[in-house]
Amino acid sequence: MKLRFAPSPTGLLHVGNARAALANWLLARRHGGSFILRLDDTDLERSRPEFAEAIEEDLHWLGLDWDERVAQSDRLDRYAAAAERLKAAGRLYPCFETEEELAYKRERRRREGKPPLYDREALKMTPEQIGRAIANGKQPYWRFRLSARTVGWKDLVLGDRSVKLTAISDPVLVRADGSPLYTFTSVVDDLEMGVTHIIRGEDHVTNTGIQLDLFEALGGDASRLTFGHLPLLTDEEGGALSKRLGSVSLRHLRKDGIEPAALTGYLAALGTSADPVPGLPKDLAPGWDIGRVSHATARFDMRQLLALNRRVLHEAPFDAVRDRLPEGADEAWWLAVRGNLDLMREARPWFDIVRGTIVPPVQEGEGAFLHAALAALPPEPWDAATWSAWTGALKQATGRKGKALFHPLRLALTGEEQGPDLGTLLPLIGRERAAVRLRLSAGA
Ligand SMILES: Nc1ncnc2c1ncn2[C@@H]1O[C@H](COP(=O)(O)OP(=O)(O)OP(=O)(O)O)[C@@H](O)[C@H]1O
Repeated sequence: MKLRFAPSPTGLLHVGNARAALANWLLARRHGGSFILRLDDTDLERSRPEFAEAIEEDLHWLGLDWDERVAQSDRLDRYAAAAERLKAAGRLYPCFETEEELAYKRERRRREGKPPLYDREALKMTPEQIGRAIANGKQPYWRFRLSARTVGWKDLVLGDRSVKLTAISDPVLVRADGSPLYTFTSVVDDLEMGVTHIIRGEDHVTNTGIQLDLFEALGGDASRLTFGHLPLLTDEEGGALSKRLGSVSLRHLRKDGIEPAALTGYLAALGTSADPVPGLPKDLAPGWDIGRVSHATARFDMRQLLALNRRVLHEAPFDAVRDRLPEGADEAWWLAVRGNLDLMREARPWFDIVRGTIVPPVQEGEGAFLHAALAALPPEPWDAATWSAWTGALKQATGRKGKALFHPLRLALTGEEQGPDLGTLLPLIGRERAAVRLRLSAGA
């Protein structure tokens, strides 16, 4: 079993691309197959090495690895050789019509009530006419002559699917400058590399019909291929995603503090009836079943992703996050604050609250209470019981309870309205800091 993810390095990966990459990887790893990263970089104008680099980095961040990395720009000789084979078999034919001529023909067909298909006029050219056109300085581009049939396959996601090839224009496989197009390069690679399963977005369904025909024209056994087309993921407003438009990119999510296990857990459950649970790809692979992905378009839901992100942080052991914590952070601090974080970047302020210096707000009207609290602060050493002992004594002494008792203390000690359990936090803050803050917040 061999799978591949084949992005074009024309922008930053978005969540839709990530879903396709993850699905291929999960299927490969679940069945002990191999996974190829193939950079579809034959569009020289739009492909950029820095995007290729960013794609690899983002995939690694997601927790995906690959057994082989291929750049199509390194394989141009293979495509040229395959094109020659198709020409010899009469399946690739030269065309000379300009864009304007084609547009004019399409328009005429439309007016005649016919579908705007390419009329295969170029197929009628004699070798002499072709020779003359070339001698006159025209460079041909090359179309693939599709078979007159309907091709079908059993799609892992969409079920029985078919494409009527007679309803499609013969696709251009090679441009006039000799550069091969995606439809073509993709098939040559899948054939030569022995790819067995192709999991990609639903935007490729028509391509699949064409490519099955092409696969066979190149001598491949199309029955060896299994396809799965994932419904396209849209943005929160239901709009299409595109690398070129910079839609919800992995880079941005990462910068905003989304954890990879939240994103992969979210994407793996998307479109299935399963509740999403956080998980890195390696942990998700054993239970992932592409047959459970529904046919319906899926919408990216940031709130659901954030909820998973919280779960990842709340459950993260110290060792898993220690390199990303502020210098000097220890396990006791992490265990005290992790349950309060939505995003990792919120950890820093809690480090300053526990280990650094903060200036809490002055609480008008609470001066006497905070002074009483200061006076009642027990001597160190402090432990998990200190908070309840201290607030119990304060309750007795002042008659306060509930919010009136706890809120001014929290605000004085942390400068925040809400936060982690103070029973855990207080011994970490320590008596010296606590005393300074109570005094400052009392306004004296
Ligand atoms: N919105 C989407 N939802 C799910 N899969 C998608 C989506 N968009 C693209 N893909 C899949 O991602 C893979 C990489 O495709 P590709 O590099 O063409 O991405 P793209 O976002 O469509 O690119 P571009 O915007 O540059 O045309 C393909 O398998 C494609 O089907």
